[in-house]
Amino acid sequence: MTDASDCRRPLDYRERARAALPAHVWDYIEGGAGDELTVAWNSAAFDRVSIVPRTMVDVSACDLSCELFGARYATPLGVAPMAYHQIAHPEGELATARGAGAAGALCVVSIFASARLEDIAAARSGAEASGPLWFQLYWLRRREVMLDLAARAGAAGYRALVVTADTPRLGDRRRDRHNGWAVPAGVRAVNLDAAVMASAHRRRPGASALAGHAEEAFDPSATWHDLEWLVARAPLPVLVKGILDPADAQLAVDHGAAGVIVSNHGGRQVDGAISALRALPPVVDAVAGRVPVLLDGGVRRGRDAFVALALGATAVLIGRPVLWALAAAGADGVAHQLRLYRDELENLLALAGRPRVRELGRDAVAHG
Ligand SMILES: Cc1cc2nc3c(=O)[nH]c(=O)nc-3n(C[C@H](O)[C@H](O)[C@H](O)COP(=O)(O)O)c2cc1C
Ligand SMILES: CCCCC(=O)C(=O)O
Repeated sequence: MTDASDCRRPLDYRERARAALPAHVWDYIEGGAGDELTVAWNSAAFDRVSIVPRTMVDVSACDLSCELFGARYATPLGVAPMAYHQIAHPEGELATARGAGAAGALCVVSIFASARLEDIAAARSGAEASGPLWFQLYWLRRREVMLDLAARAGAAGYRALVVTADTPRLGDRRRDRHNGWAVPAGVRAVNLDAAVMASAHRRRPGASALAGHAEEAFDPSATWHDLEWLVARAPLPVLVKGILDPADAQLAVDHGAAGVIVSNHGGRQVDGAISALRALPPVVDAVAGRVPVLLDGGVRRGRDAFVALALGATAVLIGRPVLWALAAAGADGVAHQLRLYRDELENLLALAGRPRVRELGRDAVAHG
């Protein structure tokens, strides 16, 4: 464990986490598909965009709030859905939810969470911890399980569902194959049937047990009609995660999506896929304000969030850096990490003479 105050910027948590975690867990979290080209491109894309500051603007108060589905969210920052937080810290998602809540940030809970979704909601609604929770689904062959989880999430106070569209099968995670990665026996996706999850724990040399599990459990035949099916039965708005092509954004909205998340799964699916940031503006244009557009992938500084918001994202999600902070310092680390992002974003809004997140536009950035 680490003293969170030693970390001055989000990236500082990276080495703390690496030191705290077994190598095969680190590789699962940090790795991507293939040669990890897209992992690198996701964050590099932000470095190619400049900020254009305005001057002589009253920045005595900055407003970081954004609006999603008729509600005001305190910050445009959130935690991306990630499986099995207990591999990073024994308190797992309960700690993540408490930390995100303390920072006023949205938390998207994975279908493979290692805590019951109801318990995560309860951890979140403690005295200090509040703020929105969303729940993420994969396209399972057993559709009735998706509906059951959607109903449970609605009953537990989650505010939206996210259905991940970029995983008809798992990307080729070479580090996991090399390590013969399997989910450790003590860490369970407790919202799903233990019998269904058994294959995720079955170690085989030279293979990823998760890839085998995905092949067994995920439905590779899902299309836009299935989205209509889900939207018609879900008690909550449904966002589609994993959109990179503007035509797909259009189709998602046409088939009932309440929002889209521009994402290449943190470079873990298609190696060489377009970076999330580069994909964002055409998607924003195609959606034309009909639904919110979010982004994840490579957001490593408050500045990166500023750039994505300026290019049309309503909010941004943060993946690996949250798990780094969780591994290094539990709930306090997650809260601190999200505050580092928030404070950097707030400072930049003031310095760049653009005090309101909701008014950030493309004029705030330049390419190159
Ligand atoms: C360890 C790990 C587990 C993940 N599990 C899921 C998941 O269960 N569902 C999902 O939709 N995306 C999952 N993702 C993808 C993230 O939601 C997100 O798209 C990605 O991590 C964002 O990129 P970043 O890590 O560069 O911030 C996972 C990513 C990581 C690193
Ligand atoms: C079987 C899916 C595992 C979680 C995931 O999406 C990931 O590792 O990227």
